Amino acid sequence: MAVSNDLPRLGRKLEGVTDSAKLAKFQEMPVKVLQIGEGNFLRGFFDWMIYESAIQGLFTGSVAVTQPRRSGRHKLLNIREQDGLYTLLTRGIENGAVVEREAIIPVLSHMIDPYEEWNEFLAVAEGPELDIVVSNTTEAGLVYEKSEYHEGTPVNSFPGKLTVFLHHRFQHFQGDTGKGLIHLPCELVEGNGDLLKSYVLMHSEDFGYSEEFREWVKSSNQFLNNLVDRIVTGAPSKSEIRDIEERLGYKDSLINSAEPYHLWAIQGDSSLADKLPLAQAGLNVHFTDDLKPYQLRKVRILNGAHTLMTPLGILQGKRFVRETMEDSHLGDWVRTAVYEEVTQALDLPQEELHVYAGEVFERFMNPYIDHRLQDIMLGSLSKFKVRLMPTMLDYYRKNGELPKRIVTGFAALLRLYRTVKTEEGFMTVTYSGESVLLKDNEAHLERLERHWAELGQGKSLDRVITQILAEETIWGQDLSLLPGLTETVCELIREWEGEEV
Ligand SMILES: NC(=O)c1ccc[n+]([C@@H]2O[C@H](COP(=O)([O-])OP(=O)(O)OC[C@H]3O[C@@H](n4cnc5c(N)ncnc54)[C@H](O)[C@@H]3O)[C@@H](O)[C@H]2O)c1
Ligand SMILES: O=P(O)(O)OC[C@@H](O)[C@@H](O)[C@H](O)[C@H](O)CO
Repeated sequence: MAVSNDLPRLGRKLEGVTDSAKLAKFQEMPVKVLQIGEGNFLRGFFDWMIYESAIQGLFTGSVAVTQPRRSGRHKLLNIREQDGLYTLLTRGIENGAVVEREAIIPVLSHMIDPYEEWNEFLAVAEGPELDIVVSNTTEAGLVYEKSEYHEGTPVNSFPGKLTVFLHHRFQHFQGDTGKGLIHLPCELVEGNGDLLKSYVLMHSEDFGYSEEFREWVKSSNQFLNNLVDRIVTGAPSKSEIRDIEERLGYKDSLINSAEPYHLWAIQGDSSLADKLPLAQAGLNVHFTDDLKPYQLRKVRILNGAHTLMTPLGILQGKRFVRETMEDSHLGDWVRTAVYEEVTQALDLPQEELHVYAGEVFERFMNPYIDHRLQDIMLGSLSKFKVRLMPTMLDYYRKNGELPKRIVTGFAALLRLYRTVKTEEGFMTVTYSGESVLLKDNEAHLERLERHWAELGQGKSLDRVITQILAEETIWGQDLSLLPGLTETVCELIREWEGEEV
């Protein structure tokens, strides 16, 4: 039997595998989308949606993809080497039935590295058929960094790059009001569209652009708040990939995995569907004037449960979401936390929330998706702040007591972040003795390291935890003022660590 290493790499002219003429049909369509982000999520969500509507003849455009950071170059090169093609495995349970689909997604037609090909990047703005800008640069990318623009030199931040891009389009089409774009920033941040618009306007001041340009940005462009939901986990595990590649008959360094479930809620009216005919293609895409319920439900329940299970799971040596949910103790603990604490803290119809939570737990048990806790752990401090802390505070306000399980998850997070700085970065040690690298805001990690170090220098655990909870730069407020929180966190940590702390 041939081994994977002997297999050819996916590309447009892979005989017996790809139908080059058929794929070319998609890639030769005019560029209608600028995609800022080469990561797994957009390729497993947005590009797949574009493909689904393109094969039905509803969408007649292709996508120019560009990476938001210098470090994304490697993946962009891979995309280029594979002629823009990659395989998407969609696997899971849908309406009670097992779904296992695979497709080569052929919608990426131009791959542009803005750091090396700044002029090519700006040239996309001249496209008469360009309609849409989609992005996913994580929460860390949707930020305003005051900067200058020097003609010909790429701006570092994603909103900064977009501002120059829009200005180029504005100039090229001489302010034509019909040439504005629809912006869909998919970063999981509330008010993502509004934020992006405000950052573009701020950069336009930084770069000395005219008032006329700002007016065009405001009145001819649409920046749409939106919420995405689909679990996309990248390449399957190493143990699985060899068999998959044997079956496919090629190697694919961009292979991606997604669950069947998908939801895109977009704040805007359905007239946008002409430019983005996704719902017409049978996709679960909704235009709504109120995103709030979608947002709250998803971020607090789905992302909240992920963020809750991760520190305890990792401390106890678990690796994946499903494995954690299958653990009789941890799994029940997560479910009860959601049913009795997370939903309870929300002022939304409880029955609907419980139905949604049930669906989420089913998705977590997807036998085909290995969702790594260490991936979810990335940036846990800000995730706790956005995804779980509001539950803790709302529950306290409503009930006059702390939600036991959320607080336990928080105590586990603080214990997991008992870190020491090494040459490799900020490390922690789990209860199963494993050393784990913490990937988070450096300044926050420095502060936590300083506080935890004081425990060995004679400070009591209560004092250390009080100081950590009082870190307003991390939590946005002084959590040590929340009655009972310090005591409960300390009790839990003592229970886990023994009385020596
Ligand atoms: N993977 C999922 O299941 C899923 C589902 C919904 C939402 N999301 C959102 O997608 C993001 C993760 O994306 P992914 O799963 O594609 O991961 P990924 O690592 O494959 O891609 C992350 C992308 O963000 C860019 N990026 C990272 N840090 C950045 C920074 N500081 N500035 C600019 N760009 C930056 C990377 O270059 C890359 O393009 C998360 O923020 C998450 O909220 C993911
Ligand atoms: O992607 P992150 O790192 O922001 O969060 C981890 C998961 O909670 C997230 O990816 C969910 O799986 C996703 O939001 C589902 O739509």
